[in-house]
Amino acid sequence: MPNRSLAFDPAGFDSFSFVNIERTDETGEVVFHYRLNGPAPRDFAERIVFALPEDGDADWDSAASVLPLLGAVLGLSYYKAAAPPRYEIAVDGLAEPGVAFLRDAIHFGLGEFAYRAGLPGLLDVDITVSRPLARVDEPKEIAQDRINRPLVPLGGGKDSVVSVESMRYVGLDVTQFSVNPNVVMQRVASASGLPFVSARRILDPALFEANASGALNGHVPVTAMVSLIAVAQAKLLGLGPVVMSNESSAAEATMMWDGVPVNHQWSKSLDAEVLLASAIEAQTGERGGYFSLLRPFTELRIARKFAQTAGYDTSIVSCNRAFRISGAEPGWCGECAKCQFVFLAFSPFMSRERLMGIVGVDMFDNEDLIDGFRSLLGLGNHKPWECVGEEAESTVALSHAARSDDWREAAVVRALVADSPEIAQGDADIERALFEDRPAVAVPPLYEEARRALE
Ligand SMILES: CC(=O)N[C@H]1[C@@H](OP(=O)(O)OP(=O)(O)OC[C@H]2O[C@@H](n3ccc(=O)[nH]c3=O)[C@H](O)[C@@H]2O)O[C@H](CO)[C@@H](O)[C@@H]1O[C@H](C)C(=O)N[C@@H](C)C(=O)N[C@@H](CCC(=O)O)C(=O)O
Ligand SMILES: Nc1ncnc2c1ncn2[C@@H]1O[C@H](COP(=O)(O)OP(=O)(O)OP(=O)(O)O)[C@@H](O)[C@H]1O
Repeated sequence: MPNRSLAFDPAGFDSFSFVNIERTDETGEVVFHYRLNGPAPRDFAERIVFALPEDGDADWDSAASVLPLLGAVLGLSYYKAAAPPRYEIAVDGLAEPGVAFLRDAIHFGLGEFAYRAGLPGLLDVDITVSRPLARVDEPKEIAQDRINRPLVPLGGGKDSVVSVESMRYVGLDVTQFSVNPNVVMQRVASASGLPFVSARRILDPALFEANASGALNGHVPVTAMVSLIAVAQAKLLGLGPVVMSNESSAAEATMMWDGVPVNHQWSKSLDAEVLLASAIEAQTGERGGYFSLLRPFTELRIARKFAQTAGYDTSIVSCNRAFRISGAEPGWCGECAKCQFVFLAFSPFMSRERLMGIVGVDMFDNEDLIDGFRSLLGLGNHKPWECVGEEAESTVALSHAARSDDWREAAVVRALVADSPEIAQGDADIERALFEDRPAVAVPPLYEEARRALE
């Protein structure tokens, strides 16, 4: 490996290739190979190890249909190291809607990366497909014996718990699923007592070496990656739809960049869901295999639903710092933007005692966090680069805190009300709108019933 220790010059590459897929059916391992092309090319490989069914009857034919799309999207972690102007697909079997999804995943899903890495604008990449595209036939409806057996990705936080409990309530046969589960995800999965399977994702260590020696780095549309791993996993196990817990609020841009929205959570947005569902449909030939149960809801409405659940308070962790690959301390840090937002979102629906029991510290009483809370309300430059709700939601939640005996004297609440006294009045119309249904993809009847649970 002579080139590994050399400095990494992003300008030294003119294109990126998704080269091939290697599968070992007996172990469930799939390896995706990539190359950054230039005078000194760099090779990368990412490994996914899927769970195999206990009866040994893995449906590789179905799962294999998703792998070209999965590999194309996983490739973005390596593509971004140099972000060259061309992305070549050199594997068989990607269908045109998958190419369309990839184009948007680069343009919008790498939007935060482009902005923060100092690139001149959102990426418009030339995607070339040097192998035959898959034919797209009229899709079939998902088979009746699988439709009520969803695979439900668990992120360890509140949202997927709401989905799991809503689906359990209407009698759906839920299997929980995590990619690289840490102790939090395992704890949440066992709190529900429902079956749980997991897949391992191993990024190429060469990427971390490249990062350390000059590669471009930044955020990737990770929910799309997790989603596609889940879809391949569901196929392998003969399960039904992959049901995500992505909320309506995820569509709000983090900031505008020269008039263009840049969204940290792009791959959780409705736009991404629609495009990805259509790409999955084209790959698998099956309709309805991927949707988000929580799409009609804002974060505040989901927080209110979570407050109706019992038995998860000491299991969930929504803080993203708990999910670093290096295995950071798996708890609530109690200071980042995500912790701040979830604290805010829970506060109208829980007693102070219950909220303190979940997060562990009183974030409203920490003066160091005043500016952070300001940004959530849209009173700073822009929302944080994090998975937080809409500015209107934060404002409504804070207006509740300003009127509550538990919180009105807390340092953060007092400071924000001093900045904007109207917050203390609240706004009934804005608040009502946050609890009305938002646009969502239609789902089968039992799932629609699940959407109505926990209210
Ligand atoms: C845990 C976390 O928030 N990580 C973000 C952080 O990465 P960091 O370097 O601090 O740690 P690692 O996550 O361990 O990553 C190490 C390096 O690995 C590369 N990498 C990692 C995952 C991947 O899929 N591709 C990769 O290339 C990368 O070079 C890392 O440096 O900062 C990064 C830069 O801003 C973020 O991209 C990391 O975010 C993770 C990909 C991640 O899993 N984040 C989720 C918690 C997250 O943000 N979820 C959003 C959904 C966003 C979406 O559109 O899908 C949400 O929950 O709303
Ligand atoms: N490692 C993972 N494995 C499987 N699914 C995941 C993983 N990380 C995130 N997800 C899923 O991706 C989607 C977005 O994640 P998100 O972090 O918003 O949800 P969450 O963890 O359920 O709730 P919270 O917003 O409280 O963190 C959810 O459907 C979540 O279950």
